[in-house]
Amino acid sequence: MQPAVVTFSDLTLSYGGHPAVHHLTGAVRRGSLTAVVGANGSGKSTLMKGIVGILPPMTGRCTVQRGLRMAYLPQQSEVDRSFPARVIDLVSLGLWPKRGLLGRHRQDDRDAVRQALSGVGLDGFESRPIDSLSGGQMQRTLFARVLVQNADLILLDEPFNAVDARTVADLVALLKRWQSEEGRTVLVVVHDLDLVREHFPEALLLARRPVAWGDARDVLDAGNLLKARQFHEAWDETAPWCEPAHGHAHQERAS
Ligand SMILES: Nc1ncnc2c1ncn2[C@@H]1O[C@H](COP(=O)(O)OP(=O)(O)OP(=O)(O)O)[C@@H](O)[C@H]1O
Repeated sequence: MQPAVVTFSDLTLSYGGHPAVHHLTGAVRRGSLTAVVGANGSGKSTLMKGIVGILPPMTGRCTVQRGLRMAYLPQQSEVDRSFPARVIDLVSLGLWPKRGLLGRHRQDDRDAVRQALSGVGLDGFESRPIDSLSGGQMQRTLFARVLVQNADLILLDEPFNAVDARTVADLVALLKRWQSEEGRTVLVVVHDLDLVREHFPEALLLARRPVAWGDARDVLDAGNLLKARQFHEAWDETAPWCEPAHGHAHQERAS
């Protein structure tokens, strides 16, 4: 079994004392490709923020392997596209951990950016202002930035929203290559369950609490989806804390 790159130990993440993900236990193994699924408000983005460290645990722990290079792509709605930048500037930001914010880019950096743009089908887009891109082109640009980051762990939050089928197919192929050929660990928030069944080996189904985690097709069976809906509908948005008797849904990953 591959070693864990991220380990959750009874992790609860909250906003102002209201838990959004609770009692998550399990591990993300090196080289895995996992879809994080669940209804709106089920805690998917919150979990991503917990792994990145933007949101500290309320209780429990989220442990990321020391020295791991991480790339995080938030939902597109959180990316400011009005910022006056060109495609090349946005992609070059991915070099920041390597060169520093004001470091000079070398020829091999410029080659890496050009190659990344080519890899996402955006040859020749270097000088385009980002506010002139379509939604799909913007998402390809953000994937190019992830490419130059050369990360060990890649976290993508709803990368397929509002992009057409061709772009989805290209981006799915890219992330499968990251995982299967390059051995990276990839965690993706996805809404399209058919896409998950077809392309993702593993899935984590959330309804604030973990409902199931393991082989994607097993996780997305009718019983688990029903359970997720029931948990979700029973959720009290204003509850300050969970009842330990009901909320202690520890979930070990099936491997
Ligand atoms: N910054 C915040 N402050 C307070 N509550 C928040 C904040 N961000 C999210 N929440 C709440 O936490 C819960 C989980 O939100 P989260 O964004 O993680 O869900 P999600 O599964 O990613 O949903 P979606 O599919 O709609 O993106 C929701 O009830 C949401 O309203």
